[in-house]
Amino acid sequence: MDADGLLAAGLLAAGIGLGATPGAAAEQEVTAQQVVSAMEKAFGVTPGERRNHIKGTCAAGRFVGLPAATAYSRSALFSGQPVPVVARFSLAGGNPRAPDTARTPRGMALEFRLDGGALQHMTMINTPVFGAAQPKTFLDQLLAMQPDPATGKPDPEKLKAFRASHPDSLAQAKFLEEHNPPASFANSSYFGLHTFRFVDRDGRTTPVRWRFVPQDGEHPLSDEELKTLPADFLERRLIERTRQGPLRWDMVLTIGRPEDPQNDPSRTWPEDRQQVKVGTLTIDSATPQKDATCEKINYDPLVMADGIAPSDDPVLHFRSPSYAISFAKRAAGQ
Ligand code: HEM
Repeated sequence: MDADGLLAAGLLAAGIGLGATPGAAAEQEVTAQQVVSAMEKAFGVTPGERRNHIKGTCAAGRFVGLPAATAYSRSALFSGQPVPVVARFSLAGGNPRAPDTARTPRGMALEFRLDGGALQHMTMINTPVFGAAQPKTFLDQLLAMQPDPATGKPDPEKLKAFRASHPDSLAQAKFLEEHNPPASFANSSYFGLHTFRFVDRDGRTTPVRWRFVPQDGEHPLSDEELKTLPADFLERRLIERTRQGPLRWDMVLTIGRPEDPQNDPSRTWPEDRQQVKVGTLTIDSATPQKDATCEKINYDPLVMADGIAPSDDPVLHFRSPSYAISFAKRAAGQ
């Protein structure tokens, strides 16, 4: 791909979120309203639908935790009993006609329904790093993506300037450029990206990051498939796969050390950190989102049950009001 292509791919990654480079720019106030408005200008508005990750498929299943998790968290998620899960798989961005071959992130959002009515959310994407350390970078990316009135397309010069001035956007853009998108939602890992705090029975906390690793294995689209596949195939493939039998992902924790960045999802942790398998997600069925249970869920990542707490990551905290605005608009049919 040429330089402009790389930039465009990176821009599309803005379907997901971002912040600003550390330093003076990071101090600038950014509101969730500004970011949702910028999404609407970049992608258009489809009344009643999500402003981001608009294309999606509902799914249902269960999660069973392993005893290894209880050393870190007292969450009922890890009781060892099956916990019902309402899932949604998605394509980043707010354009309902975006092709499933796009070099953008794929999402997996999980709502765990714990005994007694408590909820735990995990709203993840399939890149191991996020495209922003601060909300300002996310906003600036969306602004750089606005279609130029003269051409109806984003201005490559603006995109270039965005990349040059926001180094925290580069690692995710590089990942999306170097890895073809998955052949199926079933053939991808999904990453929580932010640092969370696991809280044990004695109130001790451990910084962790989590990811879900597919038992079906990771399989990217070939270069040939990228050119020839139709715009819509992810939903059909997921539904067909669940009809053949249950689909599973292992939930794997990375245990952080005090020196690891805990408030910056644009930076990975060193590869030698301890990894612990803490449970298995099983998906039994999938269905188009229209009128299905996941359609009306706001997968706000700050919905957490006792035993799991947020870090101070500014991007994580910025997500909550942004999702609320998008949710309120679509719930009102706007
Ligand atoms: C500044 C950062 C971010 C902003 C402003 C943002 C904004 C949004 C908005 C407005 C929605 C639509 C919500 C709705 O209508 O229900 C959304 C959906 C989504 N976002 Fe983010 N996001 C950010 C970061 C992230 C990150 C870091 C991840 C992954 C770790 C992520 C994953 C997702 C997923 C998977 C969905 C679809 C959820 C569903 O299926 O309903 N986002 N985002």
